[in-house]
Amino acid sequence: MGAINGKAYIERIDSLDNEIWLDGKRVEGPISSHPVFKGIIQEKAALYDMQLDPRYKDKMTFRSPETGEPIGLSYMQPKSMEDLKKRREMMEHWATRSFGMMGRSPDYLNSVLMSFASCAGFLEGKENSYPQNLVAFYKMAREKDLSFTHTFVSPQINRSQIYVETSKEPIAAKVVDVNPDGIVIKGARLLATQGGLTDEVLVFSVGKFLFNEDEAFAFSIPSNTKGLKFICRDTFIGGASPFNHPLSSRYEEMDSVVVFDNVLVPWDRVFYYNDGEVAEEFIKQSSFHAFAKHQVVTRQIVKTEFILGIAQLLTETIKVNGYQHIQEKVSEIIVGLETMKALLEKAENHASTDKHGVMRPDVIPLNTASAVYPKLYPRFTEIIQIIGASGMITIPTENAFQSSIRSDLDQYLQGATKSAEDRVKIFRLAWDLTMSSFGMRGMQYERYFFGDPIRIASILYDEYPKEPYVKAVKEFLQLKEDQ
Ligand SMILES: Cc1cc2nc3c(=O)[nH]c(=O)nc-3n(C[C@H](O)[C@H](O)[C@H](O)COP(=O)(O)OP(=O)(O)OC[C@H]3O[C@@H](n4cnc5c(N)ncnc54)[C@H](O)[C@@H]3O)c2cc1C
Repeated sequence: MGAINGKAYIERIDSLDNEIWLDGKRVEGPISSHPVFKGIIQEKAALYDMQLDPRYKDKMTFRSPETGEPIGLSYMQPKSMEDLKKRREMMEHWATRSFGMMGRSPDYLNSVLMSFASCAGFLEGKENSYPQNLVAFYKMAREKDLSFTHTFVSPQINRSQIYVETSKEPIAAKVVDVNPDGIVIKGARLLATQGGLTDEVLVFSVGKFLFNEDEAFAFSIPSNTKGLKFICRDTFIGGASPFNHPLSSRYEEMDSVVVFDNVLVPWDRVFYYNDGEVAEEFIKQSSFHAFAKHQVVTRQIVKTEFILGIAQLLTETIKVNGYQHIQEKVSEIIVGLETMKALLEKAENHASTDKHGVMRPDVIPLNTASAVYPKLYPRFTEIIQIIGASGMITIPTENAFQSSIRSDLDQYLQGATKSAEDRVKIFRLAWDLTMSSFGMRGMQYERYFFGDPIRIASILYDEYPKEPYVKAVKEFLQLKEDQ
């Protein structure tokens, strides 16, 4: 089959009939025509269309090692610097199409699955581990161009260090039965962005599993597997009009709680289970962090470019760009952008072939970017709000511009360099990015989607080679050895 186009993606998602719950009701009928999901599904379809568009095909696909068919480049296991660069350029094309607004463009989880499969050797010989299933599944997903969501955290019930779940019925998803057909999972996982809007759900476990090894597993199952439910939050789409809601009408991805109601995961889909050490070490030692963050940072750079464009356009529209403090604030966005670009470049320049023969980006600059962006993003939001001031509030709707008060709007809402209609368009975009419920969710997303930034910073702390610097200070002071 090979790389799919948008039509094939939509047909596949519609035919799955996934169990999605929204506002207390099960979503019925083709999901691609549902007002809450159609915007994001169309935007995703546009990404898939690029794969087979003659203008992009060579940049978005590579030849299947098995069939020779063009397949999605985000599935490629890079063996050289050139491959790595090709992967990044492909991710840039997709991110640019959605201005970095789509957290779950397919390359994110395709890259994760690719990284897992490329390190399947780690699972070799380990109890309850099935590296051959992981590799076979990766190849099947690659050839069919499957799309994924993922879920890796247990529900937010009690995060204290000593919490051990004691409820009679499982809360956190766990293995409740192992039988000849597979493992049975009951309980829930915290969240899946685009849950129900993808072919598959990739489920894995992060953290420590001292008292709860039955929560340590990795598998992938079709989104329409019996007993799998996606419980959506309220929609953040303000309305269908791109004038009124330029971002939410297109890029509202939806987040859902994932419920496993005695879900059978067939053996050929189990990668490992009931082994806390394997789960913890696999995530640490595989190239998961390196390749997932290579995609994430690439997307965040494109998003930051979009933010910079919006900030500068605001300043020009109301002619505040001459003020030093405004320039300083826009420069903060530039500094953030250039920092992220430098970190990405370093990660690529310092890439090396790992023991599985894959060209792995240097994870330290990527972990640095993941620690810094959750701080940069809320500040970018604040900067846009400060530059826009009341302009973020005086944003009448498309209907207002088509009504009898149009002449008032044209007169009183014009900008120094723009007509009233264009000025309001610009400010509505800035508002949807930073103040609407969609914008606020975007900020929370950039803070948390990859995990808790505090614990991400701890990973950086743990893994950073600090010793040479300590040694230099000790030598300078001529200190005696530690006792
Ligand atoms: C918009 C959005 C989309 C998301 N999409 C997905 C998705 O698609 N798939 C998925 O699996 N997950 C997703 N997530 C969830 C994400 O993985 C979690 O938000 C993240 O791992 C943090 O977990 P938590 O939200 O339960 O916060 P908690 O772990 O409950 O943390 C709450 C607060 O307590 C602090 N805290 C808690 N425990 C500790 C500790 N041990 N040490 C120090 N501080 C601690 C944290 O720093 C934080 O300030 C998404 C999150 C958001 C906001």
